[in-house]
Amino acid sequence: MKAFQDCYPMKYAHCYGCGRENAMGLQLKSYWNGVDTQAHFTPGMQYSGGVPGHVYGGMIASLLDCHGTASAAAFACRERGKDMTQEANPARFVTVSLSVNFKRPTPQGVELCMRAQLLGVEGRKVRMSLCLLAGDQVCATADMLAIELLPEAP
Ligand SMILES: CCCCCCCC(=O)SCCNC(=O)CCNC(=O)[C@H](O)C(C)(C)COP(=O)(O)OP(=O)(O)OC[C@H]1O[C@@H](n2cnc3c(N)ncnc32)[C@H](O)[C@@H]1OP(=O)(O)O
Repeated sequence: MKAFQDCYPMKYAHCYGCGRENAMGLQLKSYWNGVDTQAHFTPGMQYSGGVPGHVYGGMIASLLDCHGTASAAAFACRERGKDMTQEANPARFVTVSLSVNFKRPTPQGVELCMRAQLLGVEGRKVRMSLCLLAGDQVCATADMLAIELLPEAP
């Protein structure tokens, strides 16, 4: 299965969180999970928060952010009757609003799962509900609005 991020046009494939062209980045990969989407990632121990053993909040927001923008592109493509992973030049979305609710400490040393659910597509705008899980524990949830970049965007 091809990851959504592996379909990004080259010029948009340098994101620290999910760009395949960023060798120093996290290279997050997102996929379909039925009608929703998901990604998995195990942050290294250097991404600790104030207390060793807990992931810091910025990393949690990054994982949700990058999974969200990739999911926005996939959801928008699907709404238009297309499969993003089959598109030569799929739309690229950026985050304009991300509201994270940290529900409990996120443990280090375990694989985390990010999920996105589509709330609605309105023109270039995609609204989603996201969550981050460690095992079956929901550690964070988020509401996100992503906007499709125009073809002439830099
Ligand atoms: C370049 C690829 C990098 C991919 C990285 C992916 C992960 C990320 O971290 S993204 C980085 C963080 N996000 C950003 O930097 C985004 C910064 N913002 C921008 O670049 C621009 O505002 C952009 C491209 C989103 C929209 O600009 P533009 O194409 O001129 O559209 P614009 O006409 O202003 O707005 C389009 C619609 O979005 C809405 N909108 C724009 N910004 C916002 C906002 N901040 N909040 C809510 N709505 C907004 C507008 O109201 C408008 O709605 P409507 O169509 O109903 O009138």
